[in-house]
Amino acid sequence: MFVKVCGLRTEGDVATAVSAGADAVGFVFARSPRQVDPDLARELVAGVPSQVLTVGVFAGVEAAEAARIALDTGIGAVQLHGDYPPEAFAELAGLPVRLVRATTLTADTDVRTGAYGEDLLLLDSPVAGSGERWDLTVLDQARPQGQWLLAGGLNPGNVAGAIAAAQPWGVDVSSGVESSRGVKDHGLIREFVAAARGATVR
Ligand SMILES: O=C(O)c1ccccc1NCC(=O)[C@H](O)[C@H](O)COP(=O)(O)O
Repeated sequence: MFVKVCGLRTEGDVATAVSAGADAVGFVFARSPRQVDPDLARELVAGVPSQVLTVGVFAGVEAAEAARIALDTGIGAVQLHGDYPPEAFAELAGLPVRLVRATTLTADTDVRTGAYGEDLLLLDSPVAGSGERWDLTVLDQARPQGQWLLAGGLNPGNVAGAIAAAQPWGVDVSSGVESSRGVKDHGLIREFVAAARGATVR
């Protein structure tokens, strides 16, 4: 089970997620209480071991701007969040970054990872980073294929059940490991990673 902990803003957040065993850590460049600027992101990314994927989260900016920031900060993956068309991903193809397509699951969603040229697909609640859950039974109609992450309202107490229900390749969390909006709780980060790792996968 691949585990991404998102919305990190301090060296302590990063050190905790890494030592807990997270596979990926996310830095939000989109407007948010979790927003980091490129200078802070560059410092935080420098403290992440190479085996842990660093992900920059972008929404509402041109793909080229996201690419510029990723290359400037040394981030390993660009997560385009929202209604980015295939052309936005095509623009980033060939750059030394992995691509994450983050979207809400609707009847029109192409649920094949790689359909837009991305490396990972992330299925999220309608309001990204809100901590709200979404109806996982929708997955009965549209079975995602490939490496995809489940996100949206996960926390240490519900992640094992969500994994059992949705059978994702990985999970992503932000609000569920916070003591208040934008402030990570290090104990909850450790609990989340352990719970996700211990979950039953078919
Ligand atoms: O986290 C944010 O504030 C955010 C803002 C704008 C676009 C994306 C954002 N987060 C993206 C993520 O990958 C979150 O981890 C994901 O939405 C899950 O969030 P949560 O439901 O809070 O666990």
